[in-house]
Amino acid sequence: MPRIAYLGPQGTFTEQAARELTADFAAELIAHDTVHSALEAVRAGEVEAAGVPMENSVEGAVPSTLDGLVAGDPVVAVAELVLPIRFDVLVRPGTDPSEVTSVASHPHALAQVRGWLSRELPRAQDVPTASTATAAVEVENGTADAAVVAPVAHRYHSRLTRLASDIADVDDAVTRFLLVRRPGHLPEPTGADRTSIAVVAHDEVGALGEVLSELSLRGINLSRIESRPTKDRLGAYRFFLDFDGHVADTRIGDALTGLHRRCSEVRFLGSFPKADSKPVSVRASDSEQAFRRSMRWLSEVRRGRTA
Ligand SMILES: O=C(O)C(=O)C[C@]1(C(=O)O)C=C[C@@H](O)C=C1
Repeated sequence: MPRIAYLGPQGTFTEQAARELTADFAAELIAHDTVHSALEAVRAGEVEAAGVPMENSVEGAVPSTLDGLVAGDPVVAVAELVLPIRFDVLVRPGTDPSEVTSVASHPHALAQVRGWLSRELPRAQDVPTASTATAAVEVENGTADAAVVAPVAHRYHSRLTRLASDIADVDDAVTRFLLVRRPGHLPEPTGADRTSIAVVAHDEVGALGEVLSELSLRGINLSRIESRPTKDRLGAYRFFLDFDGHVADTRIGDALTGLHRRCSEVRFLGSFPKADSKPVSVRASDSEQAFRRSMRWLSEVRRGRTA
């Protein structure tokens, strides 16, 4: 049975995502304390894949995932899932809300209930934890008074009681999760795919503009751009790009070879079906047929058969 690592312990949103992402086959889910450790288990071959949080509609990208994807041997995403996000708040039995002076959770979770916390637990200081479920453990251990958790967490921490249920400052908040593996297996193109890459542009005028032009010239829709320090020196950044299409599509392949020529580093981070399954629209001049026709024309020209 394939082993699948996830950001744990049990009761995280990522655990739910990992279950749904592996729903088609029997899998053994293995909790890891950090995203870094889950991705290292993939790289080391200890597990087949890892479920990791990627970005939240309120708080943005998960920096530990961006950094983990490019730190070490290549790994690629093979599937994505979007989950609605609402929280419960757990406390030790008998806790009076007015006595809560510390509230633990993943920084993304705390950010998504900031308004609720300032209204309901105004004295509480943040205690950032590696995941929402770790926060519940901290409350059990007495190192924090309250934990902002996924609603399923209570199942694993039934000694705690719910101070609040189903809270969220933004009603329709969602988080996107990825299933990440070692390279070697590319999902088939479906016509509704996303490709993810990370690039380091040369340090010269207009370099980022040229990176984006490689996509726009070929009618490729960019859905996300994010930067993270390369960690080599101040001012050096790596750009994480998501765009519509599959690496098997000619326009995507063409853009990637352009980027490979222009950038000091290009990491392919996967092509996989989009969670929304919305077919990618491609203008006629960038269709597979248009690329094939133009390649045929070029080879005729090169053979001296056409002017
Ligand atoms: O801590 C968890 O439960 C997670 O799965 C991580 C995470 C995140 O990284 O954003 C996932 C979804 C929520 O937005 C809050 C926390």
